[in-house]
Amino acid sequence: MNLRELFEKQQQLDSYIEKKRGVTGKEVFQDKLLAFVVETGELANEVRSFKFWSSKEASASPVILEEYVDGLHFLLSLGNTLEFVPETGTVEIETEEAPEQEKTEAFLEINGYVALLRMEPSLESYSVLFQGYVDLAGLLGYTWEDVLAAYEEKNKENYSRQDNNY
Ligand SMILES: O=c1ccn([C@H]2C[C@H](O)[C@@H](COP(=O)(O)OP(=O)(O)OP(=O)(O)O)O2)c(=O)[nH]1
Repeated sequence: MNLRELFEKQQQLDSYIEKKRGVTGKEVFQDKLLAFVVETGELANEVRSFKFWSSKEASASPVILEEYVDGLHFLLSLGNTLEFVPETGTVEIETEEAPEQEKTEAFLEINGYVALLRMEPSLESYSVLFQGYVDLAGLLGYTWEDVLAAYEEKNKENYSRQDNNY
């Protein structure tokens, strides 16, 4: 699946949810921005890179990846509302698990990009945030193929959750 197909797959899910919930993408832009912040926080909580006070290890890899793709759903969704069209169809990331401190810095950087996007919802701000989040996958030790596989699985589950009146 290339990037355009990924944005398209998200659009299909969002349209399904919007129809069912009687909302438009523009109306829920702020909600999705906060949802992305919350998911990124949940992700950081599973990664535990900032928990200098604790000896408890990071959560299992599939748990972390599921949190990552929850955030990705909202991020793609925000991009579609802004009518973002990726320049290239491919994603290239360097997959090498980073030291804890670097992971923490990446989370903080993403937080900063979110604040910029909120102040100025431009395609440029979005593009910087999107790239930051893509790079985070590599720092966490995932390949883009890992991300796509987990995304597809959660995307399917999101349809059944809506159908089950979740
Ligand atoms: O317009 C939307 C709304 C939601 N989602 C997806 C994103 C994410 O994959 C999931 C919501 O996250 P999660 O499964 O963590 O939902 P929750 O309501 O926070 O779950 P829980 O109450 O179980 O923590 O729904 C979309 O793709 N588009």
